[in-house]
Amino acid sequence: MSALLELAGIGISFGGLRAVDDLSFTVGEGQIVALIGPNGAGKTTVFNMITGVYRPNGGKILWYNHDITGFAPHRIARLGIMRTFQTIRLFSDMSVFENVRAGCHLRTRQHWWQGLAGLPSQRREEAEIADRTSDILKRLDLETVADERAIALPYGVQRRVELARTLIANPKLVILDEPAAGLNDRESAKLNETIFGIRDSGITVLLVEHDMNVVMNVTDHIVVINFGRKIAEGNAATIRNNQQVIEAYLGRDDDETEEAA
Ligand SMILES: Nc1ncnc2c1ncn2[C@@H]1O[C@H](COP(=O)(O)OP(=O)(O)OP(=O)(O)O)[C@@H](O)[C@H]1O
Repeated sequence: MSALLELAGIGISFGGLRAVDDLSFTVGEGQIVALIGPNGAGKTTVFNMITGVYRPNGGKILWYNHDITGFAPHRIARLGIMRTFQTIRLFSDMSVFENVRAGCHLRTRQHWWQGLAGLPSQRREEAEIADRTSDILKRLDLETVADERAIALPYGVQRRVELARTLIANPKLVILDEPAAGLNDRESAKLNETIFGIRDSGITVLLVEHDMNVVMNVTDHIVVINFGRKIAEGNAATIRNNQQVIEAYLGRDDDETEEAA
């Protein structure tokens, strides 16, 4: 397994708060990796450093062994690192098909003047994009709602539309920010299949997720952070039985500990 993304001792401070400190982990090509931790542990901050929103003030971020620390967000996206968001950001007056097709803009080869001229190369590219859009809608089980207004659909479906819009840009790594948030049990079970499907199509997955059903059932590797520092990493079985992880999630009950002593 070769390393696609490597975080090597990254850290960042906000004022006096060390939000992430000396964090290292690797995401291998073709893996599904989860970054978990209690509220405020620093997970979103790690995402923001990987995607170029924040610049780490310590350590390095490597992509295929090349240093990409401090690259601007658009450069990171062009490398093939893309993310989804917890909050839905669909175009309100567009259909599902149009919303997903809009995700192609990052990878089109067109110049604006070719679009105006209506050149054959532009028509070919439009047809190619329409095919790709249909294909991704099929893969995410959105075919039947392709022509419906995206924001009129149930929440779980809207989240799949967002995912489709991210995947159509052909990322090498997709970063999913709490993909199960707000989903019902049936939708969350379907999400597991969707994540496996993404990986099977050749895209590596890094996710932040609180839903342990998703984390424990789909991931190859789990990294646990608390107060910005890594406290454990390993597969689901290792993490489930790790005492530090259990304490971080449940909170140590000092009264009980004293009584037991
Ligand atoms: N822009 C910022 N300015 C100041 N403090 C920040 C900023 N962003 C994050 N923090 C702080 O950094 C710490 C980590 O926050 P972060 O949002 O990364 O945690 P999280 O693990 O994603 O939490 P949650 O699971 O609740 O989303 C918190 O103490 C937070 O208040």
